[in-house]
Amino acid sequence: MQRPINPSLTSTADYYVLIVEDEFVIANDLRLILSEAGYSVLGIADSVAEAQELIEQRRPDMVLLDIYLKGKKSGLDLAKQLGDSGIPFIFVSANDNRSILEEVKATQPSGYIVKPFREKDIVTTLEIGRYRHAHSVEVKLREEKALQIALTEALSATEAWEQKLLKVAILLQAQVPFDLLTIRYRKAASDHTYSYYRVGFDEYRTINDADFLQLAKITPDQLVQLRSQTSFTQADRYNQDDFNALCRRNPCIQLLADTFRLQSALVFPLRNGPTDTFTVSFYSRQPDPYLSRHLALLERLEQPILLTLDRILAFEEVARLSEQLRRENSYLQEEVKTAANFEEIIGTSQHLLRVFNQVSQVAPTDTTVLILGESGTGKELFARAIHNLSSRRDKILVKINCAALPAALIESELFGHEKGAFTGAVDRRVGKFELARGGTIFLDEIGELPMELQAKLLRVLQEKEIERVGGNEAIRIDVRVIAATNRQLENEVAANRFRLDLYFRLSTFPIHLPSLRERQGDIPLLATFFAQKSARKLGKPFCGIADSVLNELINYSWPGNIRELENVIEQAVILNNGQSPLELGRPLVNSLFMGSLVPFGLPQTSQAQTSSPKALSDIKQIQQETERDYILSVLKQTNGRIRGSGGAAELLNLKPTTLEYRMEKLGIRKTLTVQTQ
Ligand SMILES: Nc1ncnc2c1ncn2[C@@H]1O[C@H](COP(=O)(O)OP(=O)(O)OP(=O)(O)O)[C@@H](O)[C@H]1O
Repeated sequence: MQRPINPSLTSTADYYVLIVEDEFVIANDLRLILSEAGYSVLGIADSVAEAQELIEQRRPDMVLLDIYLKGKKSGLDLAKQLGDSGIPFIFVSANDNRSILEEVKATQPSGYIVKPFREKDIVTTLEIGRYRHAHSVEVKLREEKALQIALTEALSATEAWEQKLLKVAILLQAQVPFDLLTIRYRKAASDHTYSYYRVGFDEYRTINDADFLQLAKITPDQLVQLRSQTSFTQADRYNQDDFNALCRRNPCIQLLADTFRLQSALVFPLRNGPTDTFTVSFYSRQPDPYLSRHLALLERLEQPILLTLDRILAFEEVARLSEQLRRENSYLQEEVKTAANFEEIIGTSQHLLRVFNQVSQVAPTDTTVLILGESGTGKELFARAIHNLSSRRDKILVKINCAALPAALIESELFGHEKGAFTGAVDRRVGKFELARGGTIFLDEIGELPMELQAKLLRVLQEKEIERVGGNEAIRIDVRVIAATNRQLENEVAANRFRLDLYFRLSTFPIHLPSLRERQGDIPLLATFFAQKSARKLGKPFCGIADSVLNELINYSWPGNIRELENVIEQAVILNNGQSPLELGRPLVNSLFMGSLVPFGLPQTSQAQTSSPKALSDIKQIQQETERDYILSVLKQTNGRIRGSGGAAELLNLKPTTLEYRMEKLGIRKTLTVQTQ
């Protein structure tokens, strides 16, 4: 069927009228009247079927229509079809039955002429009908133009893309009524559906996939499955019976119909390529609202709608990608902030030096490392040091804490998931293993990994391949694994909570970190380091640590190890007034630094756990050794240089003469290079 045109009011010869009348004499009269008035008569049909045939051949500009015709169908049936196609018509009938007249009114004719008629009645009614129709076409054209402009405006608005999309939906509502509008956008692997459900006169609710899963009570798998069976190749409308038949053929539409109590649809594919489809579908709770003029309108507006939606969804794509980028970026920034290397690992005890050796040996290789040690002993710090000393240092180190996530989420967190893999998996997501490609993954608290995931991790370590949750494709990955635990893994294996094969695989190179109790000599150094760090952070001057305090620190058992020490020191720095409390009045642990921290209490348990207190002379010795080691380590950094920019005195924030004095006291000879010490 051709599209409606705007009929000219200037020429009657170009105006084609179809006469649908089963009484030959009347039909002939009408033909003569029309011809005399200068109109072209398209033909005479005595039944609806014949009229339809003629309309197929040429679209009339007006139809003069009798109600009772030959055949089963009446003029009222044809009137519906004409209205639907936007063809104006005038009833010419002898019928004045009330109920028929009601039906006539519902078809919205351009006029009604009662038989017997006069020539004048026909010509005048036709003129008026013609004018009104031309005017209504004009109005529609203006509306369409306005819609086109509004679509463009929606595009250039500054709102978020979701708002723009909703705006388009509201604009379309004015032309094609709907209770639910869905916009499906499928490109390569991504398949998104945006839905707007009308809940009030001008009120809509956005239905996303998660909402729909909940409303329809189905699983993501089922949704993916249902959608894969739904694809429309051509525009069509489905009222009442057609809609019921569509639902029977298409379970996805049936589900929509059941969920939102829908009775009709108009489906309009805007683009329909093999890997790229774009469909707008209107659904209504009315049984019979969609007319062919709606389809015709959408056809006319296809380009502006396509352009607008395409652009809006391109914004969405950009927004989604930049969100992903933002997430990765913030992860990376977090990594940069927490980067660690040997310089930040404080301690000179024999135990720790042994660990440094091991780290230096293993770091440049790609060997899997298992770091063991009590909580707070620095496992993460050493994992970072291994990464930073390896050839992967320029790539990312990704950390995952196996104890911090619910078991159900760890798998997708580690290996990622495909869209629809489980409830809430509305998008494909890359897991930590993929994120760490070329770099290192640090699996903290590996002892907490659920059994079924242990098997999967073993496979990753052996095959160097991962599979996303809900996916069936193996993805090769090049990632170095460092795992850590504060559990005794042998005990876990014995209790059948940890797989023996995974244990062997992980413990190729175990590193045991000493507890703080085993490295008491490092306590003053660590305490000073943390106090300086906290003071810097809080913008307070650092005034050193009082002996009595150090004594307490050294004699405490530190069940929470270095983390606990760090916290205790930070608290003390917060409470400290930044001036040396005179009441201490004793030599400080590190007399290089003047002033003192206010004394502070250790947790109650500390006393109970404290081993026998050390004599003050022991403490003095420990302090001196620590101070000596510390100065030596700084001198090592500066290659023995004391003065000038970057020299040891500057690093220690001391006058060079003071440093030289301390060195002399501690037996560090100035002339000696650090290597010979
Ligand atoms: N030798 C060290 N020198 C300086 N800071 C350290 C040292 N060891 C640990 N720390 C600090 O102590 C805190 C705890 O360290 P980390 O988080 O690495 O311990 P962990 O063994 O991984 O703990 P958990 O088992 O509880 O996860 C961190 O702030 C870390 O920077």
